[in-house]
Amino acid sequence: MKTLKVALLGCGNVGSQVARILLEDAEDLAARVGARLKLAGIAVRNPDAPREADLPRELFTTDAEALIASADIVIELMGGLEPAGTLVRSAIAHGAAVVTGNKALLAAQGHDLSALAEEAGVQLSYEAAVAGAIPILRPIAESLAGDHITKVMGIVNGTTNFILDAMDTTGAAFGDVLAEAQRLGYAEADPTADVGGHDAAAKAAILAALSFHTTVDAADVHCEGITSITADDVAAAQEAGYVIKLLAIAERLPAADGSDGISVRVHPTLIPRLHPLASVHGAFNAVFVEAENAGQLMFYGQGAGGRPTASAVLGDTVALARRLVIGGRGRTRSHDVTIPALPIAQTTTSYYIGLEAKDQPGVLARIAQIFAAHGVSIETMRQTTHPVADGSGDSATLRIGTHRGPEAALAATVAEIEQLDVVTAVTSVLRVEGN
Ligand SMILES: NC(=O)c1ccc[n+]([C@@H]2O[C@H](COP(=O)([O-])OP(=O)(O)OC[C@H]3O[C@@H](n4cnc5c(N)ncnc54)[C@H](O)[C@@H]3O)[C@@H](O)[C@H]2O)c1
Ligand SMILES: N[C@@H](CCO)C(=O)O
Ligand code: NA
Repeated sequence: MKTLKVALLGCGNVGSQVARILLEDAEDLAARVGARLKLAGIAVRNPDAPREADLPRELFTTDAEALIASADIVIELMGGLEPAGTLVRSAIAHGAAVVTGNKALLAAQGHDLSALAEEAGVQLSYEAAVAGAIPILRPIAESLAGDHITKVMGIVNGTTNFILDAMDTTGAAFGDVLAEAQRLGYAEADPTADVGGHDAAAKAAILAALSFHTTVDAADVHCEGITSITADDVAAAQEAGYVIKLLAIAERLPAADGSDGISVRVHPTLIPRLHPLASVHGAFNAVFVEAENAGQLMFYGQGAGGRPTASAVLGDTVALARRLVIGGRGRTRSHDVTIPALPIAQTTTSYYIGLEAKDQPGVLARIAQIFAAHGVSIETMRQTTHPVADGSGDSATLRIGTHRGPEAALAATVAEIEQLDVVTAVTSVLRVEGN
């Protein structure tokens, strides 16, 4: 039986589990691939550092380049842009197939790396980079290759889903739940990339590029995080039959001139409590896909963690290795069209707006006039009144849901309502999906 040499770069949470599985399951993997996968070495910064898994000391090296030079398959699990980017390029130049879970690298340089791999005739796979263990990139790139994907909506960050879910089930405030997420080890000590939406935005760029066979620059992803979501927003969403989720959304839309465009965005979103994505709790991930012929599909599972993520890395490794056994050059990318990314103002969505207004005759009419002037249609309206603390009269809390409309018109409506002297505050503006 042929032997394929595997070089592993990085031996942290994920890398140590990948090494363990390659060693423990060597017989099964060989049977599935039709060749032995020999772990040739593991490049790390400190070969003597303690590891999660019990791995032979002689596998460790600090010389990543030497390891890559003799490898058939390189698995990059260091993370970060450098030296990971240089090492992946080096692996491609040596003709090695590459597996990576590095979403930051792919979001920043995925187009270049795919082009390099295509030129060199080598395979590049990164299932672990989006939604961890969940098979989502291969289904999009292969199982749905004969269909047209129209929209993808994903819960692709476990930390933020854990926080929003806990706020929804306990009524707790954002800050308290974030502290709990850090205590449980879900959120990083510096949770900015998670709660700011940037981790989800990197994954949204990867999902959009594969779904629409185009290139998506990370800078084209509109990104809003969850730091401003309050316990009041969550309670208001519940009352109206919604739950708030941080969604990564990629959809194909007509641009202003009638041509095709794509909208790629990450923002807190209200979804109906009966929508399949509403039932994704804790740190779990899920991706909801709509395709012209397949209709609606949902993929659910663990989006992070050493073992779950290693499962995706091994899946890629077996698939690449099988192709190496068969031989021949495969098509490694399908980024064959350029579809412009639309600015957020050109997307279509609906808004759920919370505001405080004076409880006086004509107030509702003035607000409604502004909606009408911008061509925005109101779908639902709820009003409750309560006395103002200083005894100056009553205040009305209004919750207004709109029909779908152009984002620019919705934003202009809110901006004008904020200026009304009878409106004390616009307390929340959230987009709605899945209606
Ligand atoms: N942990 C997860 O749940 C998860 C999920 C999906 C994707 N990923 C991705 O997988 C990759 C690895 O994640 P992780 O959680 O295992 O990270 P980690 O920080 O636990 O491990 C990184 C490893 O790379 C090594 N390393 C870093 N820089 C190095 C250098 N210059 N030279 C040699 N070794 C170096 C570190 O020593 C460490 O062994 C990242 O790209 C991450 O985004 C992780
Ligand atoms: N920080 C990420 C890890 C997986 O990419 C999350 O919370 O989902
Ligand atoms: Na995945």
